[in-house]
Amino acid sequence: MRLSRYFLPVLKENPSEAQIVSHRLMLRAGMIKQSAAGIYSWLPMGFKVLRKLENIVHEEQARAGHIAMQMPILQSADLWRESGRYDDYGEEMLRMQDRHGRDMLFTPTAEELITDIFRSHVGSYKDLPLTMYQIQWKFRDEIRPRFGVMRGREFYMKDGYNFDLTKEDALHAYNRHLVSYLRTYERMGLQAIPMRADSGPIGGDDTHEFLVLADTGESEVFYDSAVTDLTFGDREIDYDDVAQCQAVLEEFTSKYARTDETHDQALFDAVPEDRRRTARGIEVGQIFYFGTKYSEAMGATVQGPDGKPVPVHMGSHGIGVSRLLGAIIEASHDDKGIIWPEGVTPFHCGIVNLKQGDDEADAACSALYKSLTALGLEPLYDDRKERAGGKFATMDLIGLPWRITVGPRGLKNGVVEVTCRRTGESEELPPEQAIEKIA
Ligand SMILES: Nc1ncnc2c1ncn2[C@@H]1O[C@H](COS(=O)(=O)NC(=O)[C@@H](N)CS)[C@@H](O)[C@H]1O
Repeated sequence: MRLSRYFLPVLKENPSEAQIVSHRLMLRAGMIKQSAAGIYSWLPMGFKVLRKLENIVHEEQARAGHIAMQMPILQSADLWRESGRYDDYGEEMLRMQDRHGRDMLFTPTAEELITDIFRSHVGSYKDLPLTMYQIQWKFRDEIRPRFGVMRGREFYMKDGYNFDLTKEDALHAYNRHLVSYLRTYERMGLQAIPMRADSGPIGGDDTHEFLVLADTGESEVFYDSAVTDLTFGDREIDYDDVAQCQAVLEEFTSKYARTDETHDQALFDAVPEDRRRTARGIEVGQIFYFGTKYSEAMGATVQGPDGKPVPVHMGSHGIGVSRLLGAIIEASHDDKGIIWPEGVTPFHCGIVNLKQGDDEADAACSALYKSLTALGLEPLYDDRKERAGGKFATMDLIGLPWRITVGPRGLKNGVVEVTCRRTGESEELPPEQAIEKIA
């Protein structure tokens, strides 16, 4: 992409309304623009990152054997009356009436709707196990939306729902989600620690939240520092193997790690003192097992092996896709701006032309742009007639992992300058080697 033809409204100043660094940087880097409290327009570069995150979520859900689909953002109140949550859900639910006076709502989550779809079409235990998920906009009328996309009112969530014949099968689905979440977050350059949590309005008695440790996190957490040594990495796993997935659950949740809602000081005291930590965390996902709470309320049964109707065992599992942009920036930035992990960066490399209009420099930049594009390494070419300092500051702010600087002097020596955003180290290399270095 050429910057002269893009839409990247970077801000020079720190917006006063931003209290945390990710909110400040997303506004300054021209990624989002608030349209109302807790509601944002996703400008081109923010939208590009959002789609990269969404693609990673889709890939890891597919790997786990979960099926993508999509439900509407507006729902009828009828299903929520059936489950009894229409009144329980309280002020966070945005309610409205259509022109015929029918009660509607802007979906905050979708257990009822997916259960209705299931009960309309699935009648036999032979059709189980079944996990379907969507990535869809949600609305929760937060009383105090804040911290940009971190706590919005309209936000993008992956919500998945499993349907199983027995509790054991549903707990295996729970473990499949835990594994897929560990992989998902690591691919985004994040360490998200599974912690025992409270089930809140979703319900159920088994639930873990996934938290990214960050001083600006809203959750207070207590954990054994040994959990921060755990990584899933690129180990192979058979998602259908119950024992393998159970082993991952035990490996990642046997050490003490809890949010303040479920914290148990007596258990925490059993952790060796030098390993006890309290911190703050950003909740980037949550998985739930809630048994037959919705299937009994809504008559979602299947014919069991003995021919008798059985209410299915369910769970729901969410990832805060839009919140993740904030969490990644909180975990990866410096005083000059964002530092995108390579797996989620909007563009792989910036090209800075020190003398736009100089034939040799322009030609070298265009050749670099072509070669990088041919390799699938999306470059953002700053071809504006701007001072070098301004171009460097923009590249540092928007946080691309690599920058290639092209100028007449370097070209006389047959070299360009390659700079790594994370380390700040620069090296002069011939253009071909520069491309090899960043590929
Ligand atoms: N106001 C919000 N703004 C941004 N992200 C949010 C907000 N509320 C929740 N999330 C994200 O959405 C994830 C899932 O939300 S949840 O309430 O925990 N779970 C559910 O709604 C389940 N129905 C999952 S299918 C959270 O872990 C969090 O990362």
